[in-house]
Amino acid sequence: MFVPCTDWRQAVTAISTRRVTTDVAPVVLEHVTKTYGGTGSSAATVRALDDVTLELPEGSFTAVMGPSGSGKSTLLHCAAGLDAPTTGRAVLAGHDLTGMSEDALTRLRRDRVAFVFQAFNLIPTLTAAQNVELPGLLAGRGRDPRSTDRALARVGLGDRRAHRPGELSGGQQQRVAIARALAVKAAVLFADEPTGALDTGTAARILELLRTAGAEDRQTIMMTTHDPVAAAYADTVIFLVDGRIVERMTAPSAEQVAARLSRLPGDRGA
Ligand SMILES: Nc1ncnc2c1ncn2[C@@H]1O[C@H](COP(=O)(O)OP(=O)(O)OP(=O)(O)O)[C@@H](O)[C@H]1O
Repeated sequence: MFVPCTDWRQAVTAISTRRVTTDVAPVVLEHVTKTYGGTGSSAATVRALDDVTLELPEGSFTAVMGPSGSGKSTLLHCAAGLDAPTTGRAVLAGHDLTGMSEDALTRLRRDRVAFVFQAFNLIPTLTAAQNVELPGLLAGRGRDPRSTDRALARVGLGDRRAHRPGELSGGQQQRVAIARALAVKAAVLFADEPTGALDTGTAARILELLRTAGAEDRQTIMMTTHDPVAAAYADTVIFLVDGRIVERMTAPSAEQVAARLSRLPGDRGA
């Protein structure tokens, strides 16, 4: 691809971030395989992902389900550039991740991607507002108090901006993490078991916020979960078995998801 550049820094950035095109889906995996181990003579190889191809359109909300060890987290990590496929290709927010330098990957994740994890991942010494502002500061965009306030208000924590994570409940901490994702205006939001540590009512509120981020902010959401009720908030559910996509369901109910899950090989009803 020819990229016209005015100086070498721009040229290096353009090449190292490998922008594919603006009209590809925000998350693309093509024939992705991920294996672990197997280097020594007796070491067993684990095939965590086996020829996975998928494309998540802008503004879509996709849940990834499957038995324990089926490859859900590995799939999310490969799509998010936290882990590199052994073979195949991952494209994130229009950027081909293949062979991308660690620096370029860090910039891409910082600028275009947000993460919501089961363990919240907030900085304990910073207030809720400072946690929300942090990605913008790290990206050199400076402080944007209005956007921070708006994001905290959207998750119902406008009156908790000065509280530190230790002074907030688990559900409130997860809402701060979502406010941070909203403030970043990320193209893609990756959520790894975001409601795993929350009670049912709090989980419902978090899932509703995620759904709104997809529908109103056009954020593309990829979420792993073990919970059929959580998966039913998504517009598509992908089922993995032994690292392979075995089924996709569109707009399923929690009952349909649970029924399908119980018929998957290797499912222990978890
Ligand atoms: N760093 C690693 N080194 C070796 N094997 C790994 C590593 N990470 C994952 N695996 C293996 O890859 C497979 C898929 O793991 P993964 O964590 O993606 O599954 P999962 O579906 O998210 O599981 P769970 O629901 O239990 O969290 C498993 O067999 C796991 O043991």
